[in-house]
Amino acid sequence: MHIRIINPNTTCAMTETIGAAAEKVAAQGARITATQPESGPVSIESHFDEAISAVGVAEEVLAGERGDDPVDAYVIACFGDPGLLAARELTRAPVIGIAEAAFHVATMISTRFSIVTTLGRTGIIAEHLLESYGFSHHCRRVRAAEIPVLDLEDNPDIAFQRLVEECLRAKEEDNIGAIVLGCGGMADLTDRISEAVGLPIVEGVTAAVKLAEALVGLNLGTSKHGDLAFPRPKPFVGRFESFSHL
Ligand SMILES: O=C(O)C[C@H]1NC(=O)NC1=O
Repeated sequence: MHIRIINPNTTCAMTETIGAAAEKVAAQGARITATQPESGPVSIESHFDEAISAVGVAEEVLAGERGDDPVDAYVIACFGDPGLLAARELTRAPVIGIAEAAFHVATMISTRFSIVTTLGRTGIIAEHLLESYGFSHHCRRVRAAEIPVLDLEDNPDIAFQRLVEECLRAKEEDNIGAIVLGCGGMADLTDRISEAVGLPIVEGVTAAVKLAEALVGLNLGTSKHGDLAFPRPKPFVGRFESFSHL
């Protein structure tokens, strides 16, 4: 089984972190390819960043579809799940966003969870996803450690400390059974945070890898009946000309 994990931002170090975390939990025989767009934001911390990164996600799925190494499942490894539905239109394989994966897993081990993400300003993105996926009433609160995304790579000790402090506040105040980590860049912190906080920690990259394995094992992929059918072929002009007649 070949799983293509797409880091929608363009920071190689974070792609490596994500890929290593995925490798650690992947089943025997599952092969992980961790990739990122050639162009786009170095980190995704706003609606604008999300919108721009969605084009790169689509390009990385198309690269997987057109390559000579067949892809059995895709993971979008950004907590905003940028371009998830558009990506699903481009393939028959399962495409799993790490936020959606984390929400599903968290509700299987707890009745209520909180999210701890990076910057407070991106909390609304998680709230929109909770509503869109139908998990709003399961999530007590969307919290932020107030760390820039790239601090996870550039200042890991300070970032870890701030994350643990916010997770401890969530445990103390939110009446929850689990915490969802709100960033693909936190993929390597799960065990350390769980040990420090004393709660089950659900992290989206690893959750998405295991859900991808489950869907492939069930021989289930993205439905091509209805809105996730392949896009109608048409010309694209200008910088998106390569998308013509998909
Ligand atoms: O929205 C966030 O804070 C996290 C999100 N940004 C990013 O570059 N990768 C992510 O998972």
